[in-house]
Amino acid sequence: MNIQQSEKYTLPSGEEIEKEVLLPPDLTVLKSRIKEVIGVLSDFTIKREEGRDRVEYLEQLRKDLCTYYSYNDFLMEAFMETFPLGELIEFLEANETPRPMTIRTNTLKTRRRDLAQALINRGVNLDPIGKWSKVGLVIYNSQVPVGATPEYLAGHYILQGASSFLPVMALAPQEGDKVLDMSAAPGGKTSHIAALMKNTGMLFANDANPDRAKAVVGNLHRLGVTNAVVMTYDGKILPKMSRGYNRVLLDAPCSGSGVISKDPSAKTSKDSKDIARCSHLQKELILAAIDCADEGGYIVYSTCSVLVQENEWVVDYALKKRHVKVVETGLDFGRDGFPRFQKLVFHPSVKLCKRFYPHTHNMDGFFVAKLKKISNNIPSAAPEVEEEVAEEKNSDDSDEETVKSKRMKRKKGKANGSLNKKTGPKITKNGTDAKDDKVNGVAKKGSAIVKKKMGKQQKKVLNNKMKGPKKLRK
Ligand SMILES: C[S@@+](CC[C@H](N)C(=O)[O-])C[C@H]1O[C@@H](n2cnc3c(N)ncnc32)[C@H](O)[C@@H]1O
Repeated sequence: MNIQQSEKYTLPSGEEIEKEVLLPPDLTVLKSRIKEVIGVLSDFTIKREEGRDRVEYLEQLRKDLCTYYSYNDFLMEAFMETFPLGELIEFLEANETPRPMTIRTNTLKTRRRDLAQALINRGVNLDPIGKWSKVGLVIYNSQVPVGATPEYLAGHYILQGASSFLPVMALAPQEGDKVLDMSAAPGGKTSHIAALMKNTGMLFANDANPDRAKAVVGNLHRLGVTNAVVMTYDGKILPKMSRGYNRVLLDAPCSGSGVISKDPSAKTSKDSKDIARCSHLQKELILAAIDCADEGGYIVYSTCSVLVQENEWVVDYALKKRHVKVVETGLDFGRDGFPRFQKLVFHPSVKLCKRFYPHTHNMDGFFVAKLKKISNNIPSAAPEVEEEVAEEKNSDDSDEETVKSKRMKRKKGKANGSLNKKTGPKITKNGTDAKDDKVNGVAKKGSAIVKKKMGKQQKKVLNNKMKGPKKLRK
């Protein structure tokens, strides 16, 4: 045993790898090499081969994991950055098996006990989903198709992944509330919200995709929801149409990196540009969601992605752009959000966000953040706010690395006396601010830096910001 533990592992030579590439992958060889390399990386000084560095082992591991589990390099690297190596394998393995089938009782029409009994009578083998939900049931097996029973057709339940319960539980809608579900299709969470509101108040279910919105209408009819209006607007323009919501749910469009067992195409179809595009849209939508909420209202932001760029980073961005704070989700399980990720440091309160994983919670990978809106005032921001958004928008022709490196350069620039950047997360090596050219964190209107750095549109935005929100100006 002692001899084995201290044995050094020899990485395959370039020649061996070249030969291997020509042959169909030998999964047994790959699996054992993955295990060996993780073993070396976990005790590197003792087990590494003389003259080899960590990067070489990591590179070999990434290649082997990509081949073994059929991922592209980008997504595998993103997961390797997100999870410690031991946990990474558990996550990848969990992505290979489907999550249990779960249903949510529609309390507008029945009680869980009655529903369970009716389904048991039809030959469905089920159990309550867990202590954390009073309405969920897990289906082990069934003699009848669960999506076509008379109870299903009568709207007594909806097929819904366990993780989809969580954002609505965090939102905690109350009877009589005015609630917005900003991206609602096909309406699983909308109908849950309606049930918690007991069909009172006003529920606005929006989705930018009119075809998908049809499914919302169908589901709401079947489930007997009568307090909802279905709309098909781009979420970004909603604040211009109606505000003052007590609660807003933004179950954002995302990369789906948490639901790979359901849609394995994400393993190879996503690249850095897709993630940058998602992150950009999510940032725009989260600001719109906050703007729609009333002062003192709540906003829940959720994704079925495990990537920081679509989660903590988006929340951190919202904290800098609007007067909101992160509050407890009220969910008593799940992992804490990441206040730090690689070189990035987010607002410490992002720790209150919750992460859910297939390998630890046996549900789809999910992220839930709950924000409380403090005031309608929009914090003044440095012109680089717009610059960053523009950068990410233009990331079609520059990959994420370029965006990151631009950000790093700006941070370095900061140390040389350029503008203080208010939007991106802090990067651990901090520079000093050019305070002389700023008023309340905003560069003085006529300052040379502003003139040099801003385009026409940015100047207009800044001028308006300096004047205050339109309403106040009037
Ligand atoms: C994760 S799905 C929502 C799932 C839904 N909340 C549920 O529980 O059934 C994201 C939705 O966002 C919609 N979407 C994408 N871009 C949007 C935008 N700009 N405004 C509003 N909805 C958008 C998509 O059509 C998609 O239906």
